[in-house]
Amino acid sequence: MTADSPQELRNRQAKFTAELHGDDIGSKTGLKAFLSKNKNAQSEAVTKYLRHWDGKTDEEAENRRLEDYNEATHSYYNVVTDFYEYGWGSSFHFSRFYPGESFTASVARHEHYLAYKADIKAGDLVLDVGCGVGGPAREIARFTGANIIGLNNNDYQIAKAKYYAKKAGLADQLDFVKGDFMNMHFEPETFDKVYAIEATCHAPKLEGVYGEIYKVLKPGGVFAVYEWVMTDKYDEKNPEHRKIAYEIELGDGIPKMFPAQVAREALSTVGFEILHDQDLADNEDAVPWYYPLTGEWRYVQTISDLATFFRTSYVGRKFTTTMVTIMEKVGIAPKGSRDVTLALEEAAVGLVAGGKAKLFTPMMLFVAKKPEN
Ligand SMILES: CC(C)=CCC[C@@H](C)[C@H]1CC[C@H]2C3=C(CC[C@]12C)[C@@]1(C)CC[C@H](O)C[C@@H]1CC3
Ligand SMILES: C[S@@+](CC[C@H](N)C(=O)[O-])C[C@H]1O[C@@H](n2cnc3c(N)ncnc32)[C@H](O)[C@@H]1O
Repeated sequence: MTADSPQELRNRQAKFTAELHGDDIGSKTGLKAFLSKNKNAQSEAVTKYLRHWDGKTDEEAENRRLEDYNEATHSYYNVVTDFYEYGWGSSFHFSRFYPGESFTASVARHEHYLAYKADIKAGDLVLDVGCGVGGPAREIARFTGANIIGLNNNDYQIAKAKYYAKKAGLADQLDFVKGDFMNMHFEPETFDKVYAIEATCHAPKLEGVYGEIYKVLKPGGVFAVYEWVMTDKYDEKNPEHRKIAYEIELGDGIPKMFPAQVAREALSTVGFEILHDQDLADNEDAVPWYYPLTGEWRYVQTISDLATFFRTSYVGRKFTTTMVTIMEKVGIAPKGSRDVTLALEEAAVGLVAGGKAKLFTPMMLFVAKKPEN
């Protein structure tokens, strides 16, 4: 079989999205969206996502996952987006929690902080790399007054992001486009600022995506990223550590989790000057970033968070898996849906274990500048 050209891949993925999700994408979320999928296409998407995660972590298995990063990630987000929206909201990232702070306030503050560190100002043209369904882009557009283009390789999420931006009255400030961040189609030196939130970890090679970001930034422009990395405590040869990293890879559709040092070196290799380098999870926060996935009620900060906390907690996840299993058995939910909830369960377990042991962080903050000359 010959490989697709980039254009063939785009066309094929767009066609598959229409087949899987139907045409009225924006207005349906959560259960409604989940139950309206084309069942055959959904089962194909689950197979495409999970085919490379066969429990193996040898070089050959890892290479297969790295080579197929685009299709595997595209398929991953085709099948998890409804679950993410149902359980988490429309910003697909973690955040720090202040005592007494609600879940939504904490998520928004995490986004504001990145915008502040990137020095995003009104009128700037900004690129959001791996923009999800546009939760952060909407918040940052409101917070700063900047114009933002969201880049994403998942057609389903792009359609949703466009729908939500219009609904929020932000269509003039926001645009969302299809593309692979490993091979961007923007003119060089287009953007004043670039940011990425928990997205570039899907890259098979960090130099690849950082190099593309460097190319499309104007000289003097700033790139700020919350990177998912394994910390310096992580030892790839330790089977318990590798198990945690593998759970994160499998459950989060990541071809390979890289150490923080690899990210740091990749930024420098492509030409960036690193202005800020800090693991925001490495602190004594009273409420840890992974708390919604722990099921520990003592961490819940406001009454308004109870519903979210139930859905994200161990009990809530078991409830979802049981419901989905029943729906799949009686034929209401597409085949493979249960496997998706089981993979997400692995993600939750791996993320909490990695977070508690400080082997993993979802908020390695790098702020990097493209030199003027
Ligand atoms: C994949 C990357 C790079 C980032 C996503 C971070 C988080 C938003 C997700 C990581 C694991 C996800 C899970 C859920 C929501 C989104 C995450 C926290 C659920 C709580 C959604 C509802 C399901 O029933 C259980 C999921 C567990 C994992
Ligand atoms: C965890 S989500 C984060 C989304 C968003 N930054 C947020 O915080 O809500 C990761 C995003 O990266 C996108 N992505 C993954 N691989 C990509 C690629 N090769 N090119 C463009 N986008 C990609 C996914 O489709 C998804 O939207």
